[in-house]
Amino acid sequence: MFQLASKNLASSNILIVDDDEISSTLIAAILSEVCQCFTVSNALDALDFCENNLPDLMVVDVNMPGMDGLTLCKKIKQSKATEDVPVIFITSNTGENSQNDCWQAGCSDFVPKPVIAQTLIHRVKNQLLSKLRLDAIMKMTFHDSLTGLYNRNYITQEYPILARQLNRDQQPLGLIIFDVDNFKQYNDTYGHLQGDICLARVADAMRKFGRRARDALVRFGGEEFIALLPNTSLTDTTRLANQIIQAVFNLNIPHTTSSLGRVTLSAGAVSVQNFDQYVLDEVIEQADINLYDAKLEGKNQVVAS
Ligand SMILES: Nc1nc2c(ncn2[C@@H]2O[C@H](COP(=O)(O)OP(=O)(O)OP(=O)(O)O)[C@@H](O)[C@H]2O)c(=O)[nH]1
Repeated sequence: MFQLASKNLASSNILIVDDDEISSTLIAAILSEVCQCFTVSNALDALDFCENNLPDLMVVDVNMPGMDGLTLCKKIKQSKATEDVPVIFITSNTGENSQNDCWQAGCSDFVPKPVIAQTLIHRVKNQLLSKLRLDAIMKMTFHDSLTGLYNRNYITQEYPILARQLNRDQQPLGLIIFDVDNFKQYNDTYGHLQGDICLARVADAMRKFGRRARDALVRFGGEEFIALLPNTSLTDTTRLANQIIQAVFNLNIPHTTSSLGRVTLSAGAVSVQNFDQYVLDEVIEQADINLYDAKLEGKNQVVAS
């Protein structure tokens, strides 16, 4: 996905996982004064929930039929998509061994049964606030403040992990580098502030196209963007590049000093498979050569190889 949202405490989502309906209703009633609560009655439904709607925190009953809370917590911590979601256990076993099992499973905290409302509220609040602060730091570190897209730090960190994974799975990586055409003239004509607004609008149009969870759109430099597309062939990468170019063309942002009369993009696309041979700079360099050809051939188009 091409975007990450920011939240406050009241708009945070927590997922309560408990097979006892009375207990989960009670916990939801207590916590609804802090944040938004969702409930499921078993671990498999919790994992399903996380696939579609990542919670900011989970409150999990330890003893449940089928997959128990400890196993669920371990699975949450093993998955890259969910590893940062704090888990608070609700447990009636507070002996030393049971407490140790909770920590070993990867929980952030636990609350003994019977639940004391104020204790639960404060523990959830503490964990949620830490999570929101972490999210904010991650956002600043890995996102561009003008467009909200990922920044260069993100691609530098993500690429080696992605390359290793794709290499293992024998899957290709599509990469497109986009550049706004005649942007120096745009700034010269409309001013730098209007230039910034233009870049934000272009980014908004582009971000609608990242459909898969690991697709990433990066503001790589001033008026340059990179789309990182795991498991994507050259045909599909080229198709996406064309769709994004068309979407920006359709914005119809006036650019009187450009030959097309509006703001347009050029792009260079590649799809690479054998990652042993490539480091990120080399893949980008290849896409950049194609971008250069797209500019030479008249702009507002993609060249792919
Ligand atoms: N407003 C604004 N302008 C920026 C930003 N980052 C880079 N630019 C400008 O983008 C322009 C890029 O110009 P060039 O690299 O010459 O390219 P171009 O004019 O787009 O020409 P072609 O690439 O051939 O289409 C420069 O004038 C930069 O100052 C930004 O964050 N905001």
